[in-house]
Amino acid sequence: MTRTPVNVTVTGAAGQIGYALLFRIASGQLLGPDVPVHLRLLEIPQAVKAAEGTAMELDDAAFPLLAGIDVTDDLKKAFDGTNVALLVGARPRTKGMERGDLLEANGGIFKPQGEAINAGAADDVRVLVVGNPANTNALIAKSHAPDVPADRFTAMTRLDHNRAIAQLSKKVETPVADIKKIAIWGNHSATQYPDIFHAEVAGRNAAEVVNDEGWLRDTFIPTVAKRGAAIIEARGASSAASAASAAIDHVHTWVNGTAEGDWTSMAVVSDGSYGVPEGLISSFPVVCKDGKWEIVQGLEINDFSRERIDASVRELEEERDAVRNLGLI
Ligand SMILES: NC(=O)c1ccc[n+]([C@@H]2O[C@H](COP(=O)([O-])OP(=O)(O)OC[C@H]3O[C@@H](n4cnc5c(N)ncnc54)[C@H](O)[C@@H]3O)[C@@H](O)[C@H]2O)c1
Ligand SMILES: O=C(O)C[C@H](O)C(=O)O
Repeated sequence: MTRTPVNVTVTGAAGQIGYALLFRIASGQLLGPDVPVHLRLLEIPQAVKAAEGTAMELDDAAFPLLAGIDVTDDLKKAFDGTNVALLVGARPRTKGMERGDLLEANGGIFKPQGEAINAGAADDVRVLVVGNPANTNALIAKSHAPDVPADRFTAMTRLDHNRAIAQLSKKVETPVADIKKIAIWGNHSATQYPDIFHAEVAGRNAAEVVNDEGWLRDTFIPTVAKRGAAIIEARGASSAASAASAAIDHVHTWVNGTAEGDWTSMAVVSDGSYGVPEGLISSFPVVCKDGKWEIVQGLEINDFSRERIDASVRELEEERDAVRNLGLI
């Protein structure tokens, strides 16, 4: 191991996603097979012991790329010098909780984490917010990190992107590897818009191959957008291994680039592209190169897509206004 280890912070490390995620990071799947990692596991005090148990198991796996593990409930220790921050831990919605209560509770988590990243993270820090409501939590964290370039704060819609590929693959009976240029627009919520109008199935336009607007409207879009709820219904717990896998994909693609002739979906700070108000953290099709993302430009948006993108963006504006009214941004 010759390279300096990359510091990777994972919050909510004792949770379900954390358990699926940490072993894949330690095995080299996040950054690559030749990149050693030093893990920082952040938890709330009552879950530190459980995170220490996970750290013991990570030791026991004897991963050659794992250079060290710290377990802490201290934000400074978790984020000082961090290069990659995966913000997974969040306050889940519990019975009787309104959306505003959820936003406020999460503001209490993502504001101090944004401040700690601002104060101590490495200059090249990249942040992925997984904890829900992911887009708005990312907006809160970004708002409290004025010294970190805004393009370093992203939220996860890669799970939705992967779900859309899987559903389309089944419909057209074509392997997932032959499906390119799916796009997720808007919020990681039931209003998101999975778009196949620019997608390709083995080089052919996906919407033309499908040629079934009824399926698109009544099956594909709701299946992808409500998949999280369907998993909760079936498993009795929210998606964990698939979410961890998508988090690995998100950071790996960001750092190592999108494949030639393809793009991915990431929730990133809007520059006003496609009429999405500047500053919102909204999902777009992006290409990644040299460790940076760029929103794919020049796509023609038909009326069907426009209506759905606008609806999801409206929801993001409402969330932004709610956290603004709570003084969180
Ligand atoms: N963006 C996506 O695609 C996506 C997909 C699946 C799940 N999620 C979200 O990811 C989050 C985590 O899911 P999970 O299944 O791992 O939940 P979980 O409840 O199993 O684990 C969450 C962990 O976060 C910890 N935590 C809470 N507050 C914290 C804080 N301030 N600092 C550090 N840790 C803290 C908890 O102690 C817990 O161990 C949830 O918000 C879930 O809705 C997002
Ligand atoms: O939908 C949820 O609440 C969980 C998660 O965000 C998911 O998409 O699986």
